[in-house]
This record gives sequence, C-alpha cells and structure tokens, in this order.
Amino acid sequence: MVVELEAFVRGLPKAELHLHIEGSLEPELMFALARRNGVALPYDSVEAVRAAYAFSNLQDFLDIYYAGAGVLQTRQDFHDLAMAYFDRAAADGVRHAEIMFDPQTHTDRGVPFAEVIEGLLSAMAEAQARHGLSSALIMSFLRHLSQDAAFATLAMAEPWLDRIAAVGLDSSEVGHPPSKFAEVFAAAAAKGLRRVAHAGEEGPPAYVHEALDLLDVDRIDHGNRALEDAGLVARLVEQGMTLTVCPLSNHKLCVVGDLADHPLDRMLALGLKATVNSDDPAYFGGYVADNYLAVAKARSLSRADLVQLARNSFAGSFLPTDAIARHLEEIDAYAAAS
Ligand SMILES: Nc1ncnc2[nH]cnc12
Ligand SMILES: [Zn+2]
Repeated sequence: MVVELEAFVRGLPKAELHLHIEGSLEPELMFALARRNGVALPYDSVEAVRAAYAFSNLQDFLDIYYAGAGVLQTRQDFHDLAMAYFDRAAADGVRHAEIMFDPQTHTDRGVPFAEVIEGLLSAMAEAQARHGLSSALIMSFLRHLSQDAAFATLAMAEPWLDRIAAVGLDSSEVGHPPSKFAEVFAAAAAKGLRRVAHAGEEGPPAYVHEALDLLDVDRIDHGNRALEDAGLVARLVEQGMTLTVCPLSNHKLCVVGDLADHPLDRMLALGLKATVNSDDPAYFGGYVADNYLAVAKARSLSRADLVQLARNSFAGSFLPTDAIARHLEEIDAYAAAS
C-alpha cells in the first residue's frame, strides 16, 4: 500500500524530545486563561497575537514568549496547557513526549513550584490514560539568570525529583555559555537526573563542546552550528549523541534563512543522530508532524529518512531499553505496511 506523504508522517510512530510546554500556549488558550485569571493582555484579539509572531532572532521570540506565559497561574492552567499539547501530539503519532518546563518563568512571578509541576503531572497521567502516550519531564534552567538561581530551583524541585527525568538549559544562548552552569549540572547528575542543553542554536560550536565536556549532556538541543566544526561533528557521531533539531523554529528564528537550506539531511548523511521536534509549536507555526512534513518537502527527504528520524527519536529518549525496542518494532511494522 502506498500511503500519501501527509498520512504517512502523521501515522509514523514518533517521540518528541524537544518541546517547551510554555511554547505550546496557543493564542486562543492565552485569551481564555487571561479571562479566567483577570490578566490584561497587550493584544485585543487572537489575530493581533498571531500578527506579533514575526521574529528576527531568538531574543525577539523570548520576549513575547515570557510575556505570554504570564497568564499561567494555577495548577488547572498548567494541566489545561499540557492536555492541549498532548491531544495534538497524539493526533500527530507521538507515542512518547519529553517535555521541558521553565519553573523560573513562573516562580519568579509568585506562582508556587507545586502549582506548576502538579498541573503538568496530572496532565501526563491523563495523557497516558486517554491516548496511551507516555511522557517525561525536563526541568530547564533559564541561562540568562545566575547559576545560584538554578541551584535554588533545583532545591525547590527536591520533593518531586523522582518525577523529573532530566534538567535542561534554555533561554538566551549567546553570552551565557554552558560553563556558567557546570556546578548545578554536576549537582543534578549526583541526584540521578539526566542532562540536556540547548547549544549551537545561535551560539558557536565551542558551546556544544562545553555542553559535552562540562555538563556531560545526554542530548544536545538544536546543535545546528556544530556543523561548522568538523572535529565536533566527528565527536558527536562517535558518541552517538542525539540532536533534537527543530526545523520550523530554525526558520522562524532565522537560524536558517530558508527551509530549503535546512541542514537536516546533511546531518543524517554525516551520521549524526538527528531528530525532528517542534520546540514552541504555538509560536512557530506547527506541531511535530508539521515539522516532519515541512522539512520533508523542503529537502525532498525519502521515506527511509523519515523512518530513520522516528527511530532516532525513540533511541535518543530516556525510555527504558525494552520500551525503546517495542517502539522500534512498531515503526518497522508501520513502514513495512505503508
Ligand atoms: N528555541 C529556544 N531556544 C532557547 N530557549 C528557548 N525557550 C523556548 N524556546 C527556546
Ligand atoms: Zn528549545
């Protein structure tokens, strides 16, 4: 049976490994939560919000993203936000999602850590029950803030550490190298947490080296600029390091000028373990299947490439090996039947 590309992509079993839950806040939900919580928004319509989503770099986006997150106040808000994401992800063939959250974006405006994480955890349980979709939490530190602030966040998370898979590092990259967070990542590792970090999105290849050397990361989020350093590429290939690549994000934030120039297929050809992810889907124009489709069309990816990307997503996840093996078998059966 030859399945048409869009149906093939949406049906392909996949994991999403790079998703900021605050970046899945659609303007409609932003308005509904603003009303529910009595928060004033600087926009008078959903259309005006969408019109503001024209970014020329990462910081342009982050300014709007942190402002939008201000409508999130109660555990019900975080539950509703995450459920909206899980419903969309399930419709996109996502079987497992490792979602990042930015506690400091909320605790710094007086929202208790417990409200944030309990809302997310209840949605994760509901996604498992409703869709059979498993998930894990990545607690990201904001790199424009200090390492001491990251340590304070790690301390706040102490009662929930058995429910958090990993720590991450996000926000404004340039000027905030991984080395700034070496001690807090070591402390997280000592507590049994895995580690991921945004590196090489806007920052130089040296930041990717630092994430490997000083943060001992299990995955690199983005990693595009690693391609500028052949020795670094060889190192990433040798280590089998997963890169969580986000094509529509790269385009919207001008990391690539045109999707037609996206390096995803070059990464695969070099032997890098690239995956496809949505990053902040409400802001960048599409969820994970839209990312697969857009880059597949722009770069003429083969079905074998798409299957490889989906395989990489499970292989690079924090799932136990037996669960990974089951998902890989499901992909093989799907590919054989399509
Ligand atoms: N693409 C991105 N890069 C850095 N920090 C982020 N926070 C949310 N999305 C991000
Ligand atoms: Zn990201």
